[in-house]
Amino acid sequence: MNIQLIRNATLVIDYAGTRFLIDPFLAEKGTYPPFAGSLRQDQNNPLVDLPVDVQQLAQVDAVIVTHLHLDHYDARAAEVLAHDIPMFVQNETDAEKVRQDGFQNVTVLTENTAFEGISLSKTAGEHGRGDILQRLGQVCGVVFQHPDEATLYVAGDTVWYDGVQKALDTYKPQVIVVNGGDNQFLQGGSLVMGKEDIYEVFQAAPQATILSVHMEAVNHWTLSRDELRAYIEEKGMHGHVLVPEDGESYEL
Ligand SMILES: O=c1ccn([C@@H]2O[C@H](COP(=O)(O)O)[C@@H](O)[C@H]2O)c(=O)[nH]1
Repeated sequence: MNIQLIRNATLVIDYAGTRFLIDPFLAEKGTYPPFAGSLRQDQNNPLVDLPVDVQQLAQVDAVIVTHLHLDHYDARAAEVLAHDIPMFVQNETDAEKVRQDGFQNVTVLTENTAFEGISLSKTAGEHGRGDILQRLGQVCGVVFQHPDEATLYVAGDTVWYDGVQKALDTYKPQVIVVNGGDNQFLQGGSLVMGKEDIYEVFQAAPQATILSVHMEAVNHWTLSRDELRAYIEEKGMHGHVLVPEDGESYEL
């Protein structure tokens, strides 16, 4: 497989001969106001440019949208992507919304979805802890499986909790993508994984290669790539946890 971080949680994944675009957040740098009630109220989102031409990102076989927060699916994505492209979403509510944007080939992921011979299994996620969970809403992850490939788990916008442990126990992925920017509002704690969550993933799946994405691209991030890299050294995770720059890709 080849995994390219585009920006934020947007990935291009070549898996068993099929090219997937994950969580398309395709606006130009600075298009949207900052998320209210969080750091960097002087900086518009996205904080950085796409590292590739947006038209190139439309050249995929399928799109997976883990949830409909703006920084995972935006108006620019709805404009740029072909409306007949196969699109996978977490539930019927999200399916209805993307259909209203014009997408005609929308499938709700289950634990047994198949596409081009690839098994796609929806996994659970928790977009924060405690009271804030209600506000942030439902999210999912997805596990990719194929006889010719290592198993890949894209965890989505989730913190470490027993649902992630369950996904690791069930699917035993060799490659794991976590959203690791420790995004937060001023109150309510982590919305996605921070460095301690990533350490939990590493301890639960010590043989896996873990990629941390969703970093430094939206105003409410609190964990920088440099801080995570230092923590990786400190905790002996070197070589196990990768921290890609935007545009960087890995053959795994
Ligand atoms: O009250 C709310 C509820 C949701 N949001 C959205 O939260 C996400 C946070 O970003 P993540 O990448 O999911 O961590 C963001 O897209 C907002 O649209 C909010 O801001 N306020």
